[in-house]
Amino acid sequence: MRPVSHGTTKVGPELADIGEPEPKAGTGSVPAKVSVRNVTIAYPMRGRSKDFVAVADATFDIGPSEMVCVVGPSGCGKSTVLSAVAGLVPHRSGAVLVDGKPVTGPGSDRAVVFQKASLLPWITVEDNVAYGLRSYGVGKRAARERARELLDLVGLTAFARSYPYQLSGGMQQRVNLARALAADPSILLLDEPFAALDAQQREILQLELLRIWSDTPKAGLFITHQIDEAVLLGNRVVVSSRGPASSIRNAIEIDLPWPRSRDTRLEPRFTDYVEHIWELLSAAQAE
Ligand SMILES: Nc1ncnc2c1ncn2[C@@H]1O[C@H](COP(=O)(O)OP(=O)(O)OP(=O)(O)O)[C@@H](O)[C@H]1O
Repeated sequence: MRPVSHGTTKVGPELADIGEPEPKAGTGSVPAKVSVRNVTIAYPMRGRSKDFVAVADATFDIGPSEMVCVVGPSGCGKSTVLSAVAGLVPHRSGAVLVDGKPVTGPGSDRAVVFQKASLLPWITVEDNVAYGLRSYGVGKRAARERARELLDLVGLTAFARSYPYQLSGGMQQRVNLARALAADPSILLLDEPFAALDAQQREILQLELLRIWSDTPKAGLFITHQIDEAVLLGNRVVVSSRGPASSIRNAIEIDLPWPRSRDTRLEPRFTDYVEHIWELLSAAQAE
């Protein structure tokens, strides 16, 4: 996807020329679902008169069924930006818009998945997924039915009556994903959701996420430290500059075919993208 932000890069003419580009979010034909426009976010510092500027002048868009992955040096403000889109952290200037309206706080249109599953240990897997729906006023039976559908979607039907401690880390994170999808959000915000998993579980969940995305496309923001994960899952990969006062350094369209699968990793262009983003990240670290 072609971003409206500055710093857009192509991965060489041989990659840029492949395929007819799709309509781009935020460029007129497809309105952006999420717009982050010149956003600056600062945290107050105890005992100091000046705030700490974590993110400065960040700009990018996310289309209605587009996944944007963010990579960047540790502490550059990736989670801060995601929290601002979630409505959990206020921004000092600029605009965070969903469907063109300013974000003023959390909402059921946006679900967040964090690195740790944080399930309620004293209720079953099914009840964990139904819990959020019940809090939105959905009746017990309807919430249960929806929870079962979602557990089916993430391949955990057989574990509906299990308790979280009886599941592996990867399975717990699948429950977490099902829980996030329960309210049928149009935007999914994923903050290093697979970082705590081993390599095999991570890959299984990446493929699961691709499958879920093709069944029920959404706007997604995915924070990761893994470049290959970003290239596999993203329509676009945004590279942040080093903090403090970090901004968007580059935005790279990932012009690999959909649907993506394990085989996507075998494409020579996949490796080219990974290499290119690696170089950009190295440059960002060195700045
Ligand atoms: N609540 C807070 N109060 C003060 N400073 C904060 C707060 N949250 C984050 N920061 C600071 O803001 C900067 C950005 O943090 P953030 O967690 O967004 O970075 P990140 O890129 O997600 O990091 P990592 O890749 O290590 O997870 C860091 O310097 C961090 O110390």
